[in-house]
Amino acid sequence: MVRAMTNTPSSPIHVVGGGLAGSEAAWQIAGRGIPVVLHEMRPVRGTDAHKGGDFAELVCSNSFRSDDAENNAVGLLHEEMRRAGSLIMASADRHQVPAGGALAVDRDGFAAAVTAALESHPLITIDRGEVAGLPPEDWDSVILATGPLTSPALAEAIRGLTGRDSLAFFDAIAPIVHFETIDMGKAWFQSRYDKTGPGGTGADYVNCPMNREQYEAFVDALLAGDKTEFKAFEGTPYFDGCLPIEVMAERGRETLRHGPMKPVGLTNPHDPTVKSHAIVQLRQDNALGTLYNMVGFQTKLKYAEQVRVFRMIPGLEKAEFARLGGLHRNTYLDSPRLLDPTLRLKAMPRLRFAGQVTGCEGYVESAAVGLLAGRFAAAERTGATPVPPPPTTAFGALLGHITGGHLSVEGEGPRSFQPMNVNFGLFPDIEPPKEPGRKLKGPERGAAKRRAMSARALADLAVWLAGDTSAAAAE
Ligand SMILES: Cc1cc2nc3c(=O)[nH]c(=O)nc-3n(C[C@H](O)[C@H](O)[C@H](O)COP(=O)(O)OP(=O)(O)OC[C@H]3O[C@@H](n4cnc5c(N)ncnc54)[C@H](O)[C@@H]3O)c2cc1C
Repeated sequence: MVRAMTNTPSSPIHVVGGGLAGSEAAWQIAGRGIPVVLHEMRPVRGTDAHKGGDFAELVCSNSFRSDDAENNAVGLLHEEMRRAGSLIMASADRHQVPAGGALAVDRDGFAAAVTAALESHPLITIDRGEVAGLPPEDWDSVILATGPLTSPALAEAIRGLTGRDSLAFFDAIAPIVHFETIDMGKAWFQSRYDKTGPGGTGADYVNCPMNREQYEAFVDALLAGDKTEFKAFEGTPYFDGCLPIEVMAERGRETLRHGPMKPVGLTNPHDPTVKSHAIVQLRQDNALGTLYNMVGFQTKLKYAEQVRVFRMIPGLEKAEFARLGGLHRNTYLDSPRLLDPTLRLKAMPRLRFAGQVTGCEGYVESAAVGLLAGRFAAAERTGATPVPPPPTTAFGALLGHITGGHLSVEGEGPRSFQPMNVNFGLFPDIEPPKEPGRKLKGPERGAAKRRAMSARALADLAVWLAGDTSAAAAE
């Protein structure tokens, strides 16, 4: 039998997992004229967090976080992705809902748009089914983008191959409230500092105020509340910036007032002369404006306790919850040791990894790593040598964290390498431009530095994108 020649532009690249990363990877590959088979196990087989069968389903918050490309690293990553022709960003921009300075989306409209784009692309074949072990040997180029909830059979196969344990641990998700059950006689609409941001109005969040007594009673209730215990996983780390609210409360009685319940930049119109001691914010979760999620209120309180404790919040006394908070598993590789600079598994280079399973964190970061993996695989397929983005770009900074930037602690295995959001700490340092007659200090210098890093990133990105010869067939 004559076998089809592999490694030609006409043989498909296989992408496993149609989440944020896999959807973006498939789009980038197909945009370069190369056929893709996208394997997604939903809805045939579900996960602990996904609800439907659409691609790029957002499993928790509907926020892509800050859209400020000048001063914020994730805002910069948004912009880099837009310039690189990202399907995820184009769909998010089309389905955004008001959220102050953040880019938040109508989750159903967003996922439906990604699904429609992928299903209608002539070079993308959709295969609905689980890849329940190592991909067959005749798949010569594979991107594994199966996310933090990678199916156990595939996770087991990867473990066997890498010889190192992928780390599984639990993370907590935030509750969603029906808007009509919020008492707007106590709560009010306002964005912190009245920030309008892209698509916002300056009044995009629902705010629930607390005085000192209410706050103290709430902290007591959180601390005493009945929690779901996962003894086997005690002591395991949570994602940075996604700590359960009761874990924050355990760290100190004031921690919440300086975190998700901080009262700054907001004035209660029902009582404008009195400063709130703490404020709970809820952000619009769907385009209709019927659902609001409790910002930063990830929790492992038991369901009945959540209802009891969260109804102590002024304005939420009669709240009905569309979804309560919960716990989930996270699986990711010890990537700095296992992956090469273009995300290939050193032990089996036909396999590339993308998305959260590589140890980036967040929707946007996962999609960005999918974008890079797709471009690398496409370049390789055309016989070109994939060139990683410069470390001065948000793409490069994130990739650097995954494939080399992290300093591993010997003997600690994957635990030493932690999932990370993109942040300016991952970028090479820069001197902010001098201002004649003035020496910038403190926060002013920090802000000037961030702006300089962002400008450098976009300039260097343009050079990198211009050199991507595999892009010829794109769009
Ligand atoms: C419960 C939960 C809440 C989170 N909350 C947030 C949040 O609020 N904000 C945020 O920015 N990030 C959040 N994250 C982290 C992360 O950003 C998301 O998980 C994101 O979806 C990761 O993108 P991904 O493409 O890597 O994985 P996913 O989007 O999970 O996509 C992986 C896909 O692979 C499929 N799959 C898995 N195994 C197989 C297999 N063997 N064969 C075929 N298909 C398979 C899955 O069905 C899924 O569709 C959360 C993660 C979890 C688990």
